[in-house]
Amino acid sequence: MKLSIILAPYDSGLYHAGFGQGPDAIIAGGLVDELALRGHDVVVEDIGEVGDAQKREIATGFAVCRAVATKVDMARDDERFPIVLTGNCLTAAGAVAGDAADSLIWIDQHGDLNTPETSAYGFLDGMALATTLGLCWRPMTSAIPGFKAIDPSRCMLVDARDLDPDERRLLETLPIIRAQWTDALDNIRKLKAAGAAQAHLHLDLDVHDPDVLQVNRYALPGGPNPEQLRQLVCGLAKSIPIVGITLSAYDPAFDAKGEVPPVVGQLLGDFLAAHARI
Ligand SMILES: NC(=[NH2+])NCCC[C@H](N)C(=O)O
Repeated sequence: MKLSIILAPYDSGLYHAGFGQGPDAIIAGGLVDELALRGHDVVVEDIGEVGDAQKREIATGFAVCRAVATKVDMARDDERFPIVLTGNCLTAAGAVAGDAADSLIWIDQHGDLNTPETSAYGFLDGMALATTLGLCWRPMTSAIPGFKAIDPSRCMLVDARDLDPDERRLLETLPIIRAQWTDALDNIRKLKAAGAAQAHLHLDLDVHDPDVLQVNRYALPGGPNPEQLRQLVCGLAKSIPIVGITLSAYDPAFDAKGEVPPVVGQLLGDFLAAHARI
């Protein structure tokens, strides 16, 4: 399979800091060799330094989205399956614009459903799903090439166990499909009933049970272990056409033993094998 691995190594506007070191650490952990050994033709591209270092989080966060949307669109033109390795979750808004998904599977410890009105810290990643669903930052998303907000009824939120009170309230008003990692596959039919035909898979690596795999500073217990998550994404790949994937929020500073990159290699390798079979 032809693949394009697109690196967006940012953490809230900072290039190669914090979460922004995750993509490089995953590549250094041997991802390209792992996928090449499985017979894939892999190209890797870093979007490079974009945005405005002075205005950092907002300007750069959306500049990253625009750059990623363009790279993903180019990958599709070249018939390459786009894999975006990103620090920030907000990048999913760019990836979805580039791969023209009509639906979204969002697997995450968090809801990422804050808006500028509800966010306690103004942290853009905590608004990443709300942004992708068109609930906020519309002047910014309208400048992302190809961006079309995903209808909330075509979004499945999986395992969001750490929700802020306003996120809970918002969820009550929206037709988002909620699932646990244990019943996400059963809920795919609801996504399809809402008209989902080409899904984007967003995987915030902090969905892992932190007692088994610590991925970043967030550590609310619960969530799948790597093997359970691997089985879930393989099951998803066989259940619905997936047109692109984002993997986010790995901060190597919390992974002294370097356990996350091989987990990601195996997960992606097996996901792609399952994907090729539909
Ligand atoms: N993608 C993430 N890292 N999300 C964490 C969000 C934490 C918190 N709910 C916030 O909005 O600030």
